[in-house]
Amino acid sequence: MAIEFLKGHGTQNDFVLLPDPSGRLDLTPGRVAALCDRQRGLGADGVLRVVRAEALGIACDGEWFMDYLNADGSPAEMCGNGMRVFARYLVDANLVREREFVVGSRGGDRRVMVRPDGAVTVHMGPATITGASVAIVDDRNFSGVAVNVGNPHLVSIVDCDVVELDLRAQPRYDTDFFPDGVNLEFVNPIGEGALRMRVYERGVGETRSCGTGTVAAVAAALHLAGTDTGESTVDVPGGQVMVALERGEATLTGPAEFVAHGELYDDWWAANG
Ligand SMILES: N[C@@H](CCC[C@H](N)C(=O)O)C(=O)O
Repeated sequence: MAIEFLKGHGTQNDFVLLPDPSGRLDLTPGRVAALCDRQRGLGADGVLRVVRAEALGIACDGEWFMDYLNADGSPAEMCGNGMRVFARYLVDANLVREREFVVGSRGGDRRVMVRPDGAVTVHMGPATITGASVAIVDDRNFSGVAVNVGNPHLVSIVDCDVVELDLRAQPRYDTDFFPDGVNLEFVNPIGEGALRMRVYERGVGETRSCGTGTVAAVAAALHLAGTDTGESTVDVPGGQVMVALERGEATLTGPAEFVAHGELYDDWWAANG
């Protein structure tokens, strides 16, 4: 049985997509990690399994469920960049009739709109401020705003240039505050309604973009300015996205690109079971 895959990215946060409408694939954490490995696999920050919600017995207002898994094989509630790529795939593959529809995720249903130029807007739901905590990079403490966007984030607006930070190793954080781990964003305001961000993702490491992270960054910046409504561009190493918040409800707009389409070798799949 040949296993189809696609490779795509959203602002260089890259994914392997596995079309699996009936939910038949035995997608173990080991296989996810092998697929995402940049030497022994295809290489990606995560896997997006394209599966019908019904096949997994999941209640959802839409037909399709984004089964998102981090590069280390762990599941996450939501992936903003992945949702854009997922939505564009459904449109390009004629798996949906309209360009605006609902996709399920572990974090809940998300309404998406695929624009004529291929960019996608995702209604991300509430960005909820959950408190304050600290991230530690190279023995430097960065206080931050905790934000839940379906998944957990800690956003630090930093005084130094984010480019200077060494994010090769996992920054430390308060594991009592974040018992399930956390995505860590480091942010510079670079103008009116404009942020620059780097991110260290839970289950992955530093990535070139994180959609939920950009939403958390804008929500935190607005919160510190005393509001939950506003919009901002967010520059990340892999490009730029646009985030808007209205009374804490967020939308994320940005590109979704495809790189390749192919088949995995059966022997490779079997050997990595
Ligand atoms: N890159 C994603 C977020 C993926 C999940 C995250 N690593 C987590 O474990 O919560 C995005 O674009 O939002």
